[in-house]
Amino acid sequence: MGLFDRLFGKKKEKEEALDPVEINHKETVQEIENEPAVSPVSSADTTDEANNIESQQPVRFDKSENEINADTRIGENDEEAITIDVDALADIFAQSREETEKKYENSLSLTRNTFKEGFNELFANFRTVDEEFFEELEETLIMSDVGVDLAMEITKELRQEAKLTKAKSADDLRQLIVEKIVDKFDEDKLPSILTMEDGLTVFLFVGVNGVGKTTTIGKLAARYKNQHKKVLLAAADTFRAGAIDQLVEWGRRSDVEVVTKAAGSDPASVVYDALQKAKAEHYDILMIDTAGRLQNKDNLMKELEKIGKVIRREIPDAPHETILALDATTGQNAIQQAKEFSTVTPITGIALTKLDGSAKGGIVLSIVQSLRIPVKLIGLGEKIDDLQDFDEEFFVRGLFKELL
Ligand SMILES: Nc1nc2c(ncn2[C@@H]2O[C@H](COP(=O)(O)OP(=O)(O)OP(=O)(O)O)[C@@H](O)[C@H]2O)c(=O)[nH]1
Repeated sequence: MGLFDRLFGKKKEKEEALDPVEINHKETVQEIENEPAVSPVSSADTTDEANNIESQQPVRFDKSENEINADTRIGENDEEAITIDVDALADIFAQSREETEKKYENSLSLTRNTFKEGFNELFANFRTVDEEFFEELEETLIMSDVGVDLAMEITKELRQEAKLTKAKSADDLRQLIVEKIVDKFDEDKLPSILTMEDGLTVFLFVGVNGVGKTTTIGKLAARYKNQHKKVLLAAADTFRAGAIDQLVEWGRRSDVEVVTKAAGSDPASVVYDALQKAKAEHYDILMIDTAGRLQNKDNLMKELEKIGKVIRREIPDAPHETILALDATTGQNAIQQAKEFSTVTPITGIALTKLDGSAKGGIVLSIVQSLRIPVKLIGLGEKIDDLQDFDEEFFVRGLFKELL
């Protein structure tokens, strides 16, 4: 079933897709002895999940009964058997999912209005589906920041679809258009989960000044710290003393260490020191902040090349993620930045910040469709817990729910 059907389809289908799996009441290890073990959890892990629910990856509710049973397995023998109230655990997860969805919904209200106003205008004078209608539709989509390429592609495909010209009412048309946008978004899914290695994981953050790189690193540091990972930050934006101080402040807030050198030092040498420390002291994750002087592309390219070389010399398959931070309030300008940064260094994911204050969240569609770069993180506010993994279902529902 496609994304649109899952989210906005017939009521029955919707219920089927959204209902959490039925979980059987209190289970004991004895009852599941013959089930295959997937990942044993300790009672401490279970408590962590409850306490740090904000920092979890999106919870899967489509687990099979076997998986759920296996998740409740505590030890290899009966003596270690303890009872877990899986109902209570499922409630906590469901609550957390609901809270996350609410956050998306609130943060996307300005963008939702952009779409709503555009569509209201389009249909205010609607009489018939003719060439003028398609031209206006294309313009509406462009104004909603989905990008010129995607707007043209969607309009072109809709022109060729007979069912659009057969649609009787504005409501039918609206539904078909949203369906097309969501289908496009759903095509060739891109991986949106951040990579995590067994040993040291290295994330490199790039992006122009003020887009929210440092804030995103700080929020992520808090998340991983909550998950009991050993986190190290490297202040490789040595261009501005203020940038170093800011990362140090985030390190203090998240209670993680930051490797720094004086402003003006070679950024690659900060990275080298951080890698030595991370390896020697067995850190789980190292996140590197860089200066994003796109206006001086040659220097930026040289700087990132040098940093990349230093990283690869120490850990050949790193950086495991190169995250480009983009400010959602800048709309098409952010797309331009993504294009330019892609020519400087390969980008594995985007952290789209400030969605909460943006009416231009439609750029997510453009980033994913036109640039083929996955959005992996979204910033929904300035606070330490205002960072979410990108969830396309929450996003699409938050964007279009009032249009249908
Ligand atoms: N509302 C909102 N504000 C954000 C978000 N992310 C970052 N900000 C704010 O954006 C401003 C700039 O963020 P920084 O993290 O300093 O940006 P930067 O890219 O590191 O900038 P430089 O250090 O100058 O390179 C700060 O005031 C942040 O609080 C977000 O998701 N929502």
